[in-house]
Amino acid sequence: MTKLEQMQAWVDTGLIRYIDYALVNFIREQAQDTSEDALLAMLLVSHSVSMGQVCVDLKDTLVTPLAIMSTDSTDDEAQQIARAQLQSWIESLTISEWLSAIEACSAVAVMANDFEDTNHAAPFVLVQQQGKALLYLRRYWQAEKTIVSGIKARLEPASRISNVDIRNLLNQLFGEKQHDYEDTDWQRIACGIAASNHFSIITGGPGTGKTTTVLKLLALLQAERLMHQLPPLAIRLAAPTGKAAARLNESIADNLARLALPELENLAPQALKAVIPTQVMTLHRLLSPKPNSRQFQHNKSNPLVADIVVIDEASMIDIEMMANLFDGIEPDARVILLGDKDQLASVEAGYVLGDLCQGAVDGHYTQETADWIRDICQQNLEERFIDPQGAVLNQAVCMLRRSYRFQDGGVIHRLASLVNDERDDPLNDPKMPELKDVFRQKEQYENTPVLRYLEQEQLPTSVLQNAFQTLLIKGYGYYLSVVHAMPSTAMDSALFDDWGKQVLSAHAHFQLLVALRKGEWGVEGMNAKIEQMLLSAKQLTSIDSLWYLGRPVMVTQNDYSVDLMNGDIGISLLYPVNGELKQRVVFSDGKGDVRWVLPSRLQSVETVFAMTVHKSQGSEFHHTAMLLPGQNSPILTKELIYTGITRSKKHFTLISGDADVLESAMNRKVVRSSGLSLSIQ
Ligand SMILES: Nc1ncnc2c1ncn2[C@@H]1O[C@H](COP(=O)(O)OP(=O)(O)OP(=O)(O)O)[C@@H](O)[C@H]1O
Repeated sequence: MTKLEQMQAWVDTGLIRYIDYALVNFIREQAQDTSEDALLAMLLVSHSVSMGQVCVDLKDTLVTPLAIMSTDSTDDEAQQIARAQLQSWIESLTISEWLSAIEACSAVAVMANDFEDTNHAAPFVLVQQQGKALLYLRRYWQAEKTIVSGIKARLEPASRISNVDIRNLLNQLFGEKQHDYEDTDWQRIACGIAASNHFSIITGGPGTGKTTTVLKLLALLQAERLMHQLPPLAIRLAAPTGKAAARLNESIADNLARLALPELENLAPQALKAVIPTQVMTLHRLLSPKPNSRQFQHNKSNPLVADIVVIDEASMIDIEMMANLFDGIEPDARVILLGDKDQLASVEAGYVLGDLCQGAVDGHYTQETADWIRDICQQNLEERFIDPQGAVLNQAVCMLRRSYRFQDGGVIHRLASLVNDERDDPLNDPKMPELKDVFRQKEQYENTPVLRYLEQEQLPTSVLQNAFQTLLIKGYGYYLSVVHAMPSTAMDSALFDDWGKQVLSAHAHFQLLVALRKGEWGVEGMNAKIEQMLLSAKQLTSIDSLWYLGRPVMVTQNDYSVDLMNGDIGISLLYPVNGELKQRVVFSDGKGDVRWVLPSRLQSVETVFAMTVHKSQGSEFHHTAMLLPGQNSPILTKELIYTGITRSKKHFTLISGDADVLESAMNRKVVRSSGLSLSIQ
């Protein structure tokens, strides 16, 4: 069997996708000089994109050959053999031989001298810098390059607000008090850093004040303009999904209304608030998609007119969308990214926020920045945040460290921090005992424990007998009781609108999150089980038709024709049309009202009794329950568990099939290769 035939056989075992093999085969036909070892590297690059990778780190691959092949583990014998074949092939290579084979191939552009592109037509790009050897599909390399140059250009000193103005305005916004080390006011530092840079990142966990800080920052920037008799800045706010945009819409309006702004430079607080926008749109909409294409109206030749672009939930943005953003705005538009760097990476390729925030925990501020922070932000930094070698990028990143959402941090916050914690020696310092300890805390909200931990070795059948089932029936029973309280008159659509609103609000009370898509522990298996269970418990009256009364659905792809975005949730109900009740799906219109959509117009939706943790990003629920499967999977990472926990507003329940699975998931980190942080030094 030739090596190429071997690759083809790997497709049949499910180890790689057909498209990975087809690409390699195509390259072999087009560039006949390509050696088998080079083809292997290309195969890995193509496959790794489906694993969310932007590129393959060739040296790392030689050390851990199967790390980028981490699909769901399988007992399938043929696939085990395929894995072993792949492993021994990679292990037979040395880095110098492999690089020579790749460099010799005309399908690869070898980047030298600061990214001088020597072979524009080549579909693959090899970058060697700082001891790394990274192989990319050109498309992702190009996207990374756009982001790097967009950020670098903004980090160069340009005409900015004067330090005197920043200091004065910070003093007015945050008070004159000089704080000591213990209560370093990171919000104030973040505001100062973002005011003085054209690119900045404010990262932090839930409730650490990202929105509050950015509002103060916008007030500062607008005050500076108005006090110099300049027109106010054009500010645009966006988030990656409809759901995240709707949530930010609410939180911005709410925070702005409550924000106690002082009189800045004799400008009345109301006058300042009037020039801070509250409308948040999706990033797609901001850049205006071209119909039936992946491209946008706003691009290099037609950039969006805005002085400041603020993007929330930036952890969800993949590498191509981030590149579209930098391509679609004016070169001198200020960019501010907000997000939680510890959340799961985007579903599509890339881990942009995580990459850019690699130094955030330890600060890595140079002495010059620390002096600036002391002088301008009136804050002293502890020694441990200072690094004489700190990269330029680090000087523009600020991490907020204290949660104001939960009182005294609260047990949900403590749990999330424990999961996030990185242990040097996880074997001798396991997290499980501490995790159980946090769950033993008796914190209550609304007379119910805030945290619950259920062990669930086997999944429930349709018999209602265990705590997990009781949890689901109670959780979903709440909104279903509202569904069953349908208005009795079919004439009054206003009554139905109210009903729809109540159903949607009750539905946001409880959500089950799962880690996997497939299998009985995944979305597909759980949705079917929960439907059956709710039917047996008489919470659902029927599940015979697709659009049964009360079916919760999630939109899985942006659909501009019905103005619904990926992640939007609707409930199948009835609505009066010409005096007759018709099947309709109710959605929030994002402005406090509801819209009723014909089921037949919904192209991409799925039942959402169970939702993947990935899809839950950007949403929050009063009570979030997270089910972890009974067997290990590389998909289970600490980022996934952290993201699940932090979706909870008031209550969190963890249902775990196996304590060992949970322990190993808490110690597994998402690893994605990229050259982003290497390139912005
Ligand atoms: N310095 C502060 N002092 C007191 N309360 C604060 C402070 N900063 C923020 N808060 C309050 O904490 C809550 C959370 O703040 P905010 O919404 O700004 O956080 P966030 O990081 O944007 O949250 P999310 O994770 O939801 O995006 C709000 O009620 C806000 O008013």
